Amino acid sequence: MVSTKVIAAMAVYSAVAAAAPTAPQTKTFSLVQEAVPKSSYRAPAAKLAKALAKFGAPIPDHVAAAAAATGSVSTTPTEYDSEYVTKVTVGASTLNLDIDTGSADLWAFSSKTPSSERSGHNYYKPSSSATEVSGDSWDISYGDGSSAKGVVYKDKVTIGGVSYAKQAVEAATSVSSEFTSDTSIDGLLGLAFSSINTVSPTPQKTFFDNVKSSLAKPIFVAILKHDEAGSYDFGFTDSSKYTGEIAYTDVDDSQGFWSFTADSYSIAGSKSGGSITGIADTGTTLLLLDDSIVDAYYKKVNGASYDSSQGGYVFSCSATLPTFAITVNGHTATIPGDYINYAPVDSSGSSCYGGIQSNSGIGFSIFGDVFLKSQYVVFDASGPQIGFATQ
Ligand SMILES: Cc1noc(C)c1CN(C)Cc1cc2n(n1)CCN(c1cc(N)ncn1)C2
Repeated sequence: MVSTKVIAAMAVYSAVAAAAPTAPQTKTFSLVQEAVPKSSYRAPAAKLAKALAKFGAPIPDHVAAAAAATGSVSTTPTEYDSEYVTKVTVGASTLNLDIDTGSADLWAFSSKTPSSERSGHNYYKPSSSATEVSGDSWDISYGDGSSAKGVVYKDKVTIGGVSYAKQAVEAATSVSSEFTSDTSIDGLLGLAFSSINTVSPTPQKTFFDNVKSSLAKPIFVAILKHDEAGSYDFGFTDSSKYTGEIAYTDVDDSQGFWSFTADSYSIAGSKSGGSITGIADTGTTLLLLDDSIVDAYYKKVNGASYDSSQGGYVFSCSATLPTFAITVNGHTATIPGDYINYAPVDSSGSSCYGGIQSNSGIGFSIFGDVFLKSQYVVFDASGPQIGFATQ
């Protein structure tokens, strides 16, 4: 049984919640508008190594190592795959963070969070080597109405063996009740583009922006799975983790998100429509699409109906749901129907909430975990571009 609120509304950096009393706990997404320059990318250490090799000069070990950093860390879904928890070392603390490609702040419960608000959580204690970024503060709101704010330190952060010594760590001085009650996570690690980082007056860089020049390739890969551990990999692709070929398409980072356009979509294997533009968002639980597509999908589900008390489409938990697929540059990315039978709305287990729901008319789609966990997803700073392969 999945408790409490469903969040059907997205926000433009303000808390908007079409909250309903009993449907599954899911996350929508926060929208912050910023421009970001196009980036094409070659790692400096890799450039130096290549130049030295070109003239037959020996490549010092520290140059070779810096040019070739890679790392991998396990990520584990909470109940109903509602979010994915990843262990990250922040200073001297090991925290359970939600790695979120839909936002760009690394924030955590901290020694500055009132103890009443951080009960049940691990929290960040600025290490002796940490330095406070004086005068800077942050304040973030998400689509489900959750929020947090605080102050900023620079400290060492390590994910899967990849480290950055002076990462901006946003220490919470206050968090909303949704985060206090969600003891699965101790904060978020944003991997959207740094242009939407909320630190003021000096926006800070994401962990990926900081380490990409030291990685063997300027990429990270999300391998999220249904009801089992997956991984986030940094700096490399692993052909044992996907089948077929990776299909890449351009990313429009002008709004700070990993935004891409799928060429077409199909419901139950029948080509149903044209292009879909949306963002790849590991921090959103569901797949949120234009109403016309959502309506067309649930027309194929016997007994499905829109339940305003749940804020979305529901159906009998015994229903067999059709697949939903998009095509990207010749690759067909198919979500199995049972991923779209998301979760029971209450303990009776008779009515279930759909994994495809409305994007509330924000003008683009949100490819959240219901979609991403069917794919091997490469987030590539060179371009930038995004790649998909079948897991
Ligand atoms: C409990 C629980 N379990 O699964 C979830 C989710 C919860 C809710 N709970 C309060 C936890 C929570 C709420 C949010 N998060 N985590 C992550 C950041 N949020 C995002 C990010 C983003 N890219 N897009 C939309 N929101 C909102």
